[in-house]
Amino acid sequence: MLVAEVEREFASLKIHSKMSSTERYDYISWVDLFKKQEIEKKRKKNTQDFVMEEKVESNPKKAKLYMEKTKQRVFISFSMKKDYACLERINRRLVNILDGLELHIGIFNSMEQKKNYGSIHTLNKKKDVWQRICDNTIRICIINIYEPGDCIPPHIDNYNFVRPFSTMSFLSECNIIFGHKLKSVKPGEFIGSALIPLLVGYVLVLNGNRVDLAKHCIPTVSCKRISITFRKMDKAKRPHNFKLDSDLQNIKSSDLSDSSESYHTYKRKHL
Ligand SMILES: O=C(O)CCC(=O)C(=O)O
Ligand SMILES: [Fe+2]
Repeated sequence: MLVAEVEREFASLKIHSKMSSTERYDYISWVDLFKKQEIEKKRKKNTQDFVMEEKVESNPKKAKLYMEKTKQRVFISFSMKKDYACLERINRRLVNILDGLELHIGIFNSMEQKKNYGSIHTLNKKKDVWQRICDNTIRICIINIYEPGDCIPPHIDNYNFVRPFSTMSFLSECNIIFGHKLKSVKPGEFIGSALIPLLVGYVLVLNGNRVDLAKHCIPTVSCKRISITFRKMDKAKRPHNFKLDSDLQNIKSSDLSDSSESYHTYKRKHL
């Protein structure tokens, strides 16, 4: 039944391809989908499907498991894309510079996208989902606040950060451009081999060796945008006498994700 539901979602997604990308995102959020499923279930009150689901859900433990499995299936079925390919010749070899890249969508529902960006506590509530994505890589959290006109020039993230790392997009959409060689055409405008739109609520996971071969950049944004990047620092590369930030000492450990050791925020402007 669930597979059919997902297929139906896909089908309607095609019909809705004229929607703006943000609307399309809202449409496929799994959180919204669950709400829809609940309504649907109530509507089908007398059907066999409903009776079967009721039986499962009347046992709280099984209900939780069922919900988890549902989430996982919905999540895997249409909330992740990872077969990116963009070939570039590097040192005479053809290399897929996007190998290992994953794009996760539908983690935040429309309300959460609008209201809750930037709160580590909110993200904690999503622990079950985003820990799967970030694979416990959350040690350092960087919040980039882009004002209109801001950009991030081509770079490879510092090698002291363990791969994979991930970045979440909030407030407005933008593009991320990848390429072994990225050309700057004018301030804030770049040409590369691959462009991926980052819509609100998307989580991009950068992984694999290729992330170290290809640079990435965010061209000038036209609207305010916030991205949150989660990374883990290689223990061996921590600065000598590394200590946890003093402002973190007073935060109850239950307020932080269990994998958070250091949490640091800064505002990058006018690069
Ligand atoms: O804003 C983003 O989505 C990416 C930011 C980025 O590449 C970085 O902080 O290194
Ligand atoms: Fe980066």
